[in-house]
Amino acid sequence: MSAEIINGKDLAQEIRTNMKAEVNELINEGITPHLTVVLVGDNPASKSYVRGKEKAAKEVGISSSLIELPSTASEAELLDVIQKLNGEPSVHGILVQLPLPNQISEQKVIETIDPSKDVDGFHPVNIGRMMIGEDSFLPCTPYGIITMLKSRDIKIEGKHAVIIGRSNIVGKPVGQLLLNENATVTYCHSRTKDLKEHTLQADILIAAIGKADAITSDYVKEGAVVIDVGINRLENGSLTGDVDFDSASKKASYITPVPKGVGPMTIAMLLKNTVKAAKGLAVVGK
Ligand SMILES: Nc1nc2c(c(=O)[nH]1)N[C@@H](CN(C=O)c1ccc(C(=O)N[C@@H](CCC(=O)O)C(=O)O)cc1)CN2
Repeated sequence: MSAEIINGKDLAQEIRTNMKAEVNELINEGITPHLTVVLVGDNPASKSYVRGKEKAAKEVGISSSLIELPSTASEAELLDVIQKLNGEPSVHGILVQLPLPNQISEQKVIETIDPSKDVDGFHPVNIGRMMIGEDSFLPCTPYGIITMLKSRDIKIEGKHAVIIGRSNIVGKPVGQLLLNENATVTYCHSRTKDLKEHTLQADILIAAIGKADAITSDYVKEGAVVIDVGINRLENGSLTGDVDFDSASKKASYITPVPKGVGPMTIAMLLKNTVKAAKGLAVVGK
């Protein structure tokens, strides 16, 4: 079998194109959706992702602003910035780019963002609502993955989804979203014994471990849908996922590439969440 590629770059472009009319309608009603991104430090990858977010927002008509703090900024300084943004009515969405410098607690920062402006979907209120199947902002990468599966009418209900990785921003929430869609979900992680024993049972395999090309065809069941969340920069400067694309695509039915897979979908879903925030459809605050 040679897998069909789910191109996230093309799908994200389609989503942005379709969003323009919705954003225009809001603007005509006097509401210009506004996203404020906070960037702490000068991590080149983070800077590039933030630029990507600003560019994508502009393309669909969402206005955005960037607040930059030095890598030496204290937690108190950052929390103060967030509190001011929480109280600013013209700001609909607040996003603090991760990772943060060591002196700042990511969790404290996430919990300081007003849940109704938490367009990353990381606040415990949004995570909790997602868990019980209530309307909420969904974390962008997991939301992007579900959107990719649905774009190809890939059946989730009754399927066995195996997640490799248990981060708060990808692994755990994507498992929960798949469970909400009636999949049977297995989480694997660094302490899992005999990883292959689990992955070989997966109808849907999600790799989010941060190890370049670790998941070869040996880990993939014939006909499985393989979603690669990894973004690993090799020494030669090229980008690769957690999945060994060439070998895995010989067994998979569908596969996502890196680049042009899940990454661009993360940004498209951020725009969707920002529009939702501007419409005031978000969960009510703390
Ligand atoms: N506050 C947040 N921080 C981080 C998140 C997040 O969702 N919210 N996710 C990641 C980084 N990220 C978005 O912020 C992100 C990563 C990658 C891409 C992307 O489109 N990648 C391209 C390749 C780009 C390249 O060449 O480097 C691709 O996969 O095709 C978008 C967003 C961590 N931080």
